[in-house]
Amino acid sequence: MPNTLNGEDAPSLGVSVEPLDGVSIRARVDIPVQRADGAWQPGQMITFTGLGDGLEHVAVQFGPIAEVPLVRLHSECLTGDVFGSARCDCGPQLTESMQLLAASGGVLLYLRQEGRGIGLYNKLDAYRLQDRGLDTFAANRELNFSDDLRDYRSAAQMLKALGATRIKLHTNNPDKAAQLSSYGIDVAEQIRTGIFRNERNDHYLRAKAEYGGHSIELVEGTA
Ligand SMILES: Nc1nc2c(ncn2[C@@H]2O[C@H](COP(=O)(O)OP(=O)(O)OP(=O)(O)O)[C@@H](O)[C@H]2O)c(=O)[nH]1
Ligand SMILES: [Zn+2]
Repeated sequence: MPNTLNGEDAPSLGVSVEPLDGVSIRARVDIPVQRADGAWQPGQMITFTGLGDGLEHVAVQFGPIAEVPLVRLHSECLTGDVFGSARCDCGPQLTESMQLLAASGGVLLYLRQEGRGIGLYNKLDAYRLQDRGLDTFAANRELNFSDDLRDYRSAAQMLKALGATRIKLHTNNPDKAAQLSSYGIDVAEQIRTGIFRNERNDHYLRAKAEYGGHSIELVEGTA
């Protein structure tokens, strides 16, 4: 049976998929990506129809969907991902996972959850509070937000639409694995990301480890 959920003229990279929770693939678009060794790797950017939160989340898929594919859920961070801000570790984490996925196959979900869900302007307000001494979570609370607003239901819907229901998850954040499991994704393995520490993000990484429950070992002198 032809895979009618793919974009009309795009080749299928994965298993045939059925719409799940009313979510289906809207289009697949080729995006060649350069690997660390300089070689070009074909990837596909995938859009979806029917995501529960109505946001424009995208997947980037490298190679066919394996039985237990490697998956990274990356929450949008304009400052770190695009402008290379050293206030967080998002930029190097994104580069690391793209390189890993381009080399070994798998899926990156780029989730439009800027500022852990509070949005860009609010995140920048939180940065101003942090510059006055509050940590990343206390600054959120000062702005009347909870520590982390992110919900990964859409991520689970995207994975199901891609046929990836049993995965290896690239993260240090236990909440991502727990939420995906609660939404019916079997997280067979959790693979830690690198620790990308610099003199500007030390406070941020410490807060993530201490209050955010992230499995980050901050060994002295690794900055
Ligand atoms: N509210 C807020 N959000 C931030 C801040 N710094 C980075 N972020 C956002 O945090 C998100 C990244 O989340 P993190 O908690 O750093 O990491 P994670 O994605 O939960 O965990 P990993 O999978 O291990 O990377 C992105 O959406 C960033 O925009 C901050 O100071 N305040
Ligand atoms: Zn960031």
